[in-house]
Amino acid sequence: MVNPDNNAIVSIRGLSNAFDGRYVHRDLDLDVRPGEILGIVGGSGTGKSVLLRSIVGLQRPVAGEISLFGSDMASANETERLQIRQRIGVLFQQGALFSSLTVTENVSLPLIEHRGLSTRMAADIAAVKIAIAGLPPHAGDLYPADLSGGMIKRAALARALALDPDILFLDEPTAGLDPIGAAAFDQLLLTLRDAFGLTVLMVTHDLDSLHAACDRIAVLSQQQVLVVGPLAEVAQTDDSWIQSYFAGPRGRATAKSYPTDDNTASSGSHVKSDGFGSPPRRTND
Ligand SMILES: Nc1ncnc2c1ncn2[C@@H]1O[C@H](COP(=O)(O)OP(=O)(O)OP(=O)(O)O)[C@@H](O)[C@H]1O
Repeated sequence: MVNPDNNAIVSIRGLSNAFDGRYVHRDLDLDVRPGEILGIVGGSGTGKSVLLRSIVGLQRPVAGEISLFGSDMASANETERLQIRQRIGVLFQQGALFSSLTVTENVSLPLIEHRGLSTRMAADIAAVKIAIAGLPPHAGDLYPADLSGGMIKRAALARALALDPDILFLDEPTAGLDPIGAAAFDQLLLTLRDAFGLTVLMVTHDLDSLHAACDRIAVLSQQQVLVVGPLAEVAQTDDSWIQSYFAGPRGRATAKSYPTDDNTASSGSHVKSDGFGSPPRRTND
């Protein structure tokens, strides 16, 4: 039985995932607190996406317990699982919108399927979600092929928000966006967190996002969460990958861009500002 810690909205204990006997995670623990933006980082292949997939039920672990909103997913019955799934929003890479449907139809779909709304009512609510996601009203009539990369992310976000989730799971939400679009997306996440109390768990390689948006950062390494905490603490962890990530040339350049009390670039030591009025994003990626 999972024992949720600190009212964690997601509580993971002893999680193991393996493919053909090769372990990606072994005995991994992690808690996600309500109202936080938690960033997951780690080297390529450390299992960040597999972790997200396990939490949202797309990957069956070989061991461990995952509790969402205090309910253990493995022992939940189908009705409970459905209720839990409706409280989560997911935005995976590429957006995964239906190409044959307009943005409004894409966002309406979960409202029609899970809330039983008429097409008309669902479209009205979809219009609100599309606006919240920062798209202009006419975007609702467009098809995914007509959208820019940034607009696709926002349309996918609008769909993820359709059912008013309590938590959003995002897999590299700023990947492929230009620096201005990526910074705007970070700000949008902060606004959603602050305005709606949304909790966000996001996998990201984006150092700017870690600085601008994340309350805490979890580093995956050696099949486990090596360290989790505010960026300033994590960046000082005595680990070679963490040091090369946060205190390497890019990590130092990013840290310099963000105002802190003690912005010593060598340690990468930094606690994020309260979000709005973010500093300029680096353009030298
Ligand atoms: N369905 C699968 N079948 C077999 N192996 C898989 C499967 N899904 C993931 N893996 C393996 O699990 C490991 C972790 O994959 P994952 O995609 O979670 O890494 P990641 O940390 O997200 O990497 P990246 O940062 O490069 O996206 C990889 O070695 C990958 O090949």
